[in-house]
Amino acid sequence: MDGDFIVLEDLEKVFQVRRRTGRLRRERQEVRAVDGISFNIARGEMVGYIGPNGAGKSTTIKMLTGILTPSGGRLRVAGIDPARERTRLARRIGVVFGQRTTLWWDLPLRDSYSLVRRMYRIPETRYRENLERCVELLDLGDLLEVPVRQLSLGQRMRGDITAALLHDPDVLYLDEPTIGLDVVSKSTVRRFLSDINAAHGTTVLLTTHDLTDIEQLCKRVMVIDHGRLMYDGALAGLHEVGESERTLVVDLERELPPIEGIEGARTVRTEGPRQWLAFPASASAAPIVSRIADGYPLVDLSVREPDIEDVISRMYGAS
Ligand SMILES: Nc1ncnc2c1ncn2[C@@H]1O[C@H](COP(=O)(O)OP(=O)(O)OP(=O)(O)O)[C@@H](O)[C@H]1O
Repeated sequence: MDGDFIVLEDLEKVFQVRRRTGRLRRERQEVRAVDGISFNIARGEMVGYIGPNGAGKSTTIKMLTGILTPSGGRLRVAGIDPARERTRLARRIGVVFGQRTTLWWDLPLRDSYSLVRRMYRIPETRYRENLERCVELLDLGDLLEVPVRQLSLGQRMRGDITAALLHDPDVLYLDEPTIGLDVVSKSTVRRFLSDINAAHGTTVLLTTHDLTDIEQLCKRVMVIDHGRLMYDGALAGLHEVGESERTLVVDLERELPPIEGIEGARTVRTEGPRQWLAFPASASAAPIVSRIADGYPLVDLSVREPDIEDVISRMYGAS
């Protein structure tokens, strides 16, 4: 049963919209936001759910939480039909939307959490333990008395993640949890999520535009576009399908002609002493770096990951 913790069979969501087709004319149209998606997620898995804007990711998550009722197909989360038993499901799931907060804007974080405790009827000891753990791991100690409206985006996100976990959910849905965060907050959030997943076996489904989230957190990634599942497997496999590339940014001691003759990499841009070399995302950067270091006066370097849109568009190009 554990392999079937979340089950989607031919899931559909169709919206009826009225579109303006002339100055006074409006026509009814169907938007197939989710167009027959099937997958299973095992208990304890951490899965990335990615796709371009408008692909149907949020609509899927809204059906998984019971906010939206499917137009067709079958859906079960922990054996529960989300739309029919939304309240029962709420005890089993936690939801974090990166773009908006579920906290009370004018209340200090601590008061928001007390309200969550009452809403979910969380026993006092469990509440205290969970809050302490989140406060420590997410570094919220100094922020508990601060009203949510005064928090930075990164602080608010850490506050939201805590609120979603106080009732010990088995499943956590995260919609763009690192969007707009600085590098330090991003890495705190990522470390925390992987700790929670390892320590409690929390099943995590995560949508993101940041491939590093997927790389660091998810063994499995699903790509959707136009409401359909286009890929389901390892991130490395996605890079292979899409033949996507990473970029090595090298700073040399001085301006030089484009670097040549490095096997497996090609120079795609130069600007003063800085040069950019593209190489296959599935390859290791190490041999390329050592060849450059052997032949050129290297001062500094960094590796840039391809972005999700780039990987996906290459994937379509390859299919
Ligand atoms: N309530 C609604 N009424 C009508 N159309 C909708 C509604 N919600 C979503 N859609 C449409 O369904 C499609 C999928 O939207 P959805 O928000 O699920 O995409 P997404 O993958 O989450 O995109 P993004 O990354 O931009 O959030 C889009 O064409 C969108 O315009």
